[in-house]
Amino acid sequence: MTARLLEIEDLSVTYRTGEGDVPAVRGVSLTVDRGEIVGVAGESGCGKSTLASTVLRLQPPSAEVSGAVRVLGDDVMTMRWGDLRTLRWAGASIVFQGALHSLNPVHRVGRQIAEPIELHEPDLAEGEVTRRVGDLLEQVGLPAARAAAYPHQLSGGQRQRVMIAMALACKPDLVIADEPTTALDVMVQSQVLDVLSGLVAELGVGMLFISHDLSVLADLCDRIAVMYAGRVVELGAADEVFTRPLHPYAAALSAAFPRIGDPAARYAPAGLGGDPPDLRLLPDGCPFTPRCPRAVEECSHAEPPLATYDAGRQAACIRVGQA
Ligand SMILES: Nc1ncnc2c1ncn2[C@@H]1O[C@H](COP(=O)(O)OP(=O)(O)OP(=O)(O)O)[C@@H](O)[C@H]1O
Repeated sequence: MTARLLEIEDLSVTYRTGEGDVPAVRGVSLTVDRGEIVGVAGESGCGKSTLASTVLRLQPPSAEVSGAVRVLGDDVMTMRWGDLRTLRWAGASIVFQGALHSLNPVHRVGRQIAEPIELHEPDLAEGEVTRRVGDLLEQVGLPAARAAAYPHQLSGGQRQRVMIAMALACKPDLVIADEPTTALDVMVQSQVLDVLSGLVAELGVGMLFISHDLSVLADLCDRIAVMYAGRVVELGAADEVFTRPLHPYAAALSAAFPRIGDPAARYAPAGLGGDPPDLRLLPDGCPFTPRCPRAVEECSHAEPPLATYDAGRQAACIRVGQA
């Protein structure tokens, strides 16, 4: 079995729009190994969803892509359509935010979980498919009998569990989760996160987990990449990034979000005014400069590269290590 499930190498994704080019992802490199959960953090608009969808070549046609994405060693960008179809679900699958909108309201949830199984394993007997659906529901902590329910008969947390069961239906090696718990209340969110981390340990899959909430990632992940304006600005072991952030943006995210269970959870980075920059008008220097509490004049000269520090930690900031 290959240990390296996902390898993203110098990936850039630019949306061509009537109002100009939007460089949503800029030179991102990231890996996920078997049994590993890698988190991607950042505010809205930092490029997290674009990264997630491009990994399975689900980006819209207006997006121009350069760089490489390899899943289980196969290059996703140059792969033939037939191979890509097999890869989606069976090699790697995605759990999106907002299960209510992703599930079809007129079909029972068991039917919806069965669909990808039947598509990828057409020779499987009907009884086998039903058994697999029941097993999947139990794996995510729901009784097998819930297969007969329609989406509106389930709570938000139960629907999100169904989405996870669907993502696991074809036994993928890699699961990409894009804000899968954001719409849920704090208690249910932590239950669903427990299910996800239990499954990674039990099934030995790898996971790329996207969230704006660094505290969620700190609890769940082995490593965290923090994105700002389309780039990874910090990468390292999850607890290190959360408790001892190097980049001022990672520090603001980490101070903003109390750990799970704290009812005072807020959703704005601490001490930061303003918003992420308009990607069509990126400055020459570090794009975080206008919001950065540690910025000096030199920061606006050039965008700093991602440099490596102790214990393999990486950060893109000239102020790291300076008083
Ligand atoms: N189809 C598209 N066409 C043009 N621009 C887009 C498109 N999709 C996203 N963008 C832009 O790309 C940038 C990155 O968006 P993306 O959704 O990847 O960020 P995000 O960090 O996932 O934010 P969110 O959490 O809000 O989804 C944003 O500026 C967004 O407006």
